[in-house]
Amino acid sequence: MNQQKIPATVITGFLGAGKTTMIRNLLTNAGGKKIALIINEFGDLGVDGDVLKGCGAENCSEDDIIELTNGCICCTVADDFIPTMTKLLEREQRPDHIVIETSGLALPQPLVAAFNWPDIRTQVTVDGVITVVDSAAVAAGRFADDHDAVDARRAEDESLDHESPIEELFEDQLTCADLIVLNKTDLIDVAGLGRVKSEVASRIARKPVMIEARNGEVPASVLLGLGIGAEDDIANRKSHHELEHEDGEPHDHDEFDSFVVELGAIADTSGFVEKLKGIIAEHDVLRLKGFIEVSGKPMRLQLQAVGARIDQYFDRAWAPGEARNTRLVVIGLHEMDQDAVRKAIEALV
Ligand SMILES: Nc1nc2c(ncn2[C@@H]2O[C@H](COP(=O)(O)OP(=O)(O)OP(=O)(O)O)[C@@H](O)[C@H]2O)c(=O)[nH]1
Repeated sequence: MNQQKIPATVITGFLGAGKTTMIRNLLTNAGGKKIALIINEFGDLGVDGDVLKGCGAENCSEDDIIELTNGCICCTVADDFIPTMTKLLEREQRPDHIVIETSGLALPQPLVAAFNWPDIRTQVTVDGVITVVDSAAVAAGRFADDHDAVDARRAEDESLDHESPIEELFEDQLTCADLIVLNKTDLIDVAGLGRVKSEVASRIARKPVMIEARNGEVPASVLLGLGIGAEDDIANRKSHHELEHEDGEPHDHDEFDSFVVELGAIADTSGFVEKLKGIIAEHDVLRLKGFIEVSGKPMRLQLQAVGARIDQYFDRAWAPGEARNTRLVVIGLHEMDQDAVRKAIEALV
């Protein structure tokens, strides 16, 4: 019976780790496997969906890419994820494999637990949870918090019942993994990679396989077909939240915020990007991504910032009739001064 279940792979990892990049690669080397993709993003701008639909893989058409946009997948399991899966399973042509990209802020645990819902459990199994890690960010200490500062914040505000949200989320995503992909190894040296491996291993009790990757290039045969059945193993992968609130108090994402900035066309993109770097550093922006309308260019410029690193490339021509503008989603901790960031970005144009 189990063999007839459709395998589903959950791909998680912190903001900007390289999940979408890895899935893009996967779609191009998955052979004849028909893949359905469920993607979820934090923030009101479907950048990942746009990027993945643009890759034109034959085994995964636009219809097979489903975006869940009503919030973070771990908090909307019942309202969003379950009905989506049910509909997907009712399709006449069922996929051979389902791939789910969680938002960079999602806890994978509630999602894996959802595979035990009666209607889902009989038809689908979690082939494996894959956690993508930004090795360069780990090497730079972005997930290792200043514990004194965290303790000081907790002393000021007793309602802070746990450690820093970033560090905790990073550990929760690792705790749930069956396979850890240490991505972005091009940005660090061998010694740095050694330190990243020990740092990651020190954060988890389970010992999933770790592999290295650049630009998310991992063969489909490594990512798909792990055959774990992770829904039967949720007791061994509990998140900090589950351990602290066994009474079922709902988890939320109050610690993080996102907003969209809309601008007109930009003439000097290199000047814009340089100044954006300054704003990101000054306000500790965690992630910024979107599309830029460059004055006089028929192509759209995709912009991807992860911490201080910014990538940009023309990804496609603006479609006829498509509204051309610059739209960027900004994600940071709740205490980020949204108004100041918005005004600073708007002042660049
Ligand atoms: N140098 C380098 N850049 C990478 C690598 N993998 C991904 N990137 C870049 O990192 C940025 C973020 O990659 P995404 O694939 O969008 O990351 P993500 O995890 O899907 O991001 P969110 O969905 O926002 O959480 C993009 O600019 C990628 O081109 C890598 O191995 N090396």
